[in-house]
Amino acid sequence: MEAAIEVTDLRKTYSGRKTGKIRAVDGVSFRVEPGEFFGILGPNGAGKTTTLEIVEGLRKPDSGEVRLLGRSPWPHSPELAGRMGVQLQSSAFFEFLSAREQLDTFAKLYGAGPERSAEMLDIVGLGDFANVRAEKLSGGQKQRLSIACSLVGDPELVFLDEPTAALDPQARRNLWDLIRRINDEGRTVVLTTHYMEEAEALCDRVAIMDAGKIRTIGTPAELIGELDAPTRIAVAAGQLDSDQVTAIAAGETVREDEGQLVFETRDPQKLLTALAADGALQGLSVRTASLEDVFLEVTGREWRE
Ligand SMILES: Nc1ncnc2c1ncn2[C@@H]1O[C@H](COP(=O)(O)OP(=O)(O)OP(=O)(O)O)[C@@H](O)[C@H]1O
Repeated sequence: MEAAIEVTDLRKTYSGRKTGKIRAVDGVSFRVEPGEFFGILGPNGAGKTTTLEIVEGLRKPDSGEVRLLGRSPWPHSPELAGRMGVQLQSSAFFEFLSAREQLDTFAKLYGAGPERSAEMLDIVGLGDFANVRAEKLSGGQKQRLSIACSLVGDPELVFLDEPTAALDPQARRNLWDLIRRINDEGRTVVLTTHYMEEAEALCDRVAIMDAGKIRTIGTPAELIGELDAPTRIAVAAGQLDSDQVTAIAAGETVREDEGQLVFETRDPQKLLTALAADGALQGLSVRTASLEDVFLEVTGREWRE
């Protein structure tokens, strides 16, 4: 099957008078299948935006090849542009236009009728805000409107660049439902995000970039599995004497931390059974590795929002 996106050995260097040469993208290759939900993660300056801009055909690479729906996105191809949607930063809205008028303007660009704008406003939950000027919308509503604009041309391929940035947790979750639906309709989605939990919840596969390179790529479950990290099980301290603790830990790691006994185990079932048998489940918490742990391991730094 033809890939939705195929990127081969992409390179882009910027030269700044103060910064010297920066290899923003340094030999990046990946493939996105039709209908896939693909995430690009990485710390600030990793090269995500530059990679996306090259893939979208907004920027020319120094070298390497991009095939988007089987074609090169550079130079600009109107046929290709009609088959993809790029989420605009909400600051890029036209001034003084209502939500409805913004969408009508984009619909015209894509040759879609005004009925499509009305439909999109309903889909993104802005039906009641059609006549509100874009700058008066809340942060979450603006993000919804910008997603609606990217969908108005009924694209096969949608690029979302940090769609939930700066939203409160509730608004973020609401947007996840919308973004999931876009993918459920069969569209290929490429997303960049600063939120590991978001990538884990939404993406079929993720690539973690750092310093212009893809450091690892796979499904969140694969990447977490490859970490081979122990499960952390904590209970309130003081329920067990030291002989019991030693017996339950059975040679694995155990430490006391802020009133909690924290076990690290590769056999959580056995450890939980032993804790239950000793009636020591008070304050129980179980933590398995997450994509955030993978990120830490791969980039060697903590995620900072
Ligand atoms: N137009 C430009 N001119 C010069 N340097 C640039 C330009 N755009 C990006 N860079 C530099 O290239 C590197 C990669 O930037 P890029 O914006 O692609 O990263 P990013 O992963 O999207 O970061 P962020 O998460 O902060 O958006 C950075 O060091 C950045 O400073």
